[in-house]
Amino acid sequence: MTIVYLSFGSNMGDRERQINDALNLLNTLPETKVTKISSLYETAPVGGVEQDDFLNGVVALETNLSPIELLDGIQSIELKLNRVRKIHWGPRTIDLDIVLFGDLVMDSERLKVPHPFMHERSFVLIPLNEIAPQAIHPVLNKKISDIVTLDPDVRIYK
Ligand SMILES: Nc1ncnc2c1ncn2[C@@H]1O[C@H](COP(=O)(O)OP(=O)(O)OP(=O)(O)O)[C@@H](O)[C@H]1O
Ligand SMILES: Nc1nc2c(c(=O)[nH]1)N=C(CO)CN2
Repeated sequence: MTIVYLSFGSNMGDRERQINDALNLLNTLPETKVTKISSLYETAPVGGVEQDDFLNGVVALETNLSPIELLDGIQSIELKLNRVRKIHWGPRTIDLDIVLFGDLVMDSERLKVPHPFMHERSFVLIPLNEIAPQAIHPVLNKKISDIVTLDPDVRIYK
């Protein structure tokens, strides 16, 4: 059983409903259960594309799936929810990313873990710190609580 943290985000359509649907579908993946869910945060878009604000958050899972099986699972959920994403780093109905997979470090074409930008994205670090301040970033070898910084662009929504 591995403890995994996933980040989720939405900035198109009914953001809350799409996030709820995605979280419910995570519990239907084989040998996987959601154990913690952060608050929802409203966040200003990062990355230069002009677009609406996101709702972001992080969930903890316990799973017996392999990293690639879990990636297949989250991509099937994105497809099931008719994920729409027109441009790279642009607006999307739902986005699920694997942030940490136990203490695994992996860098393949399809899957990079820890997520390569997580340590510089406060829309990931702030919700992750809410549910798992003690989790370790296995490349930086630092606790999340020692990496996270305040960011006025990441505000509790619900
Ligand atoms: N840790 C990871 N979690 C999810 N997808 C990943 C990960 N590492 C690599 N990928 C790959 O990234 C590809 C593109 O994913 P996606 O469309 O969600 O990117 P993005 O959300 O636009 O950008 P970003 O990865 O910076 O959040 C996926 O098809 C997947 O194979
Ligand atoms: N605030 C915020 N900005 C983003 C996000 C996101 O989820 N939240 N996702 C991106 C591409 O993955 C690009 N920019």
